[in-house]
Amino acid sequence: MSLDLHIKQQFGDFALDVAFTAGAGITALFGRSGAGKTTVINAVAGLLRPEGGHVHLQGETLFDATRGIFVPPAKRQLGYVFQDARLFPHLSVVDNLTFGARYAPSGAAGPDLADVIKLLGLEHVQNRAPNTLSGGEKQRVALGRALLSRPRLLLMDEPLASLDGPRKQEILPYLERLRDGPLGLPILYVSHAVDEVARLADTLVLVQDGRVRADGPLFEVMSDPAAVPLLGVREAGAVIEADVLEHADDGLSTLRISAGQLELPGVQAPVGARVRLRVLAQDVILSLDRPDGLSSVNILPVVIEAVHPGDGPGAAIALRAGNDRLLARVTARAVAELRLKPGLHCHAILKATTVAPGSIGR
Ligand SMILES: Nc1ncnc2c1ncn2[C@@H]1O[C@H](COP(=O)(O)OP(=O)(O)OP(=O)(O)O)[C@@H](O)[C@H]1O
Repeated sequence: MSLDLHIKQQFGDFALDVAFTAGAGITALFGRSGAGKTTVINAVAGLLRPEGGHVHLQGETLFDATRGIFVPPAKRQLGYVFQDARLFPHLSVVDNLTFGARYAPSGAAGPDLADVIKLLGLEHVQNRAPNTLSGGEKQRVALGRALLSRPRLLLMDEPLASLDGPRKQEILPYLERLRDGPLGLPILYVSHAVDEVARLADTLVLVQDGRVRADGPLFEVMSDPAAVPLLGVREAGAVIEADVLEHADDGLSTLRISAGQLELPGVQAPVGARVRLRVLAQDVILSLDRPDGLSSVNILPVVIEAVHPGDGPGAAIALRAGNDRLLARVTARAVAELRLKPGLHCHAILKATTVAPGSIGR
């Protein structure tokens, strides 16, 4: 594991006690406002010296409360991208980017200026001043500046939170490219947006009231019924991978998942692409028999793995669909009437509109 941390900090009534490990890829730290995410990322960056715990990166101790070790931020070799781009207003895009390179340790491997400009699609803005850039372009420059400092770990604190929907959609593919590209840079990504996390993260750490409530591979955590209250009942839902097979003239695309095929509208990815789909739990309907005469064409054979009653009238049902896991939210009354229990074979009906285009990524 490249990052191993335990952060303890008391702020008045708020007690933070967070521990987790993060490997390659994007580790998302998700939680509602005030959960303690920024405090954790600031402790990793060295912007905060916590009262207790440790931060180990690639075997090096950056912080250890008991041993009195605290490596200052500038010596940690980390990249940091904030919610606002914080570019130098008097420098051009290229000069902002090369500023990052000043902090690159000699001999450290990583992308050069041309690589970063290409990776982030900054060719057409490289000689412009920051105040002429869109919010999305500014964030791409901030990301490029951080990459050119050749960090061992990239810290991103709500990097898309100040952007509107279209700007967000514009920048997400660059983050995916960074995740899937050859750099292999571990990224600690703070967010309170489930759609962003579902699309980007490899590993998910759910934080609530200063504690880790669930963590693990994204596909597992997102399909865990116990995570429903942490993600919010309207936002909870499994993330699965699918291959794009065909785009038909009527606008529907056929995708293959391990349990069968789905027909979905608005799939932008080309035929042959592997994409992530987010299937909201509240949009999955369960039927004991395979239904006929339904307007939905997306019906999958599933097996119930767990029934998780909620505090209210709803229950979360963990389902096995081929090699994937899905999550359904039904009423507690339906659980009783249909006698839903682990091991029961039934059918999951996914409305064709279940998977919004913005939820499809790769
Ligand atoms: N320097 C500080 N002094 C006192 N309290 C603080 C300090 N920094 C953070 N806190 C408190 O600690 C708690 C966690 O804050 P933190 O910023 O880490 O949460 P967050 O999950 O990042 O929230 P947000 O998404 O709103 O940024 C909050 O109650 C906050 O008021």
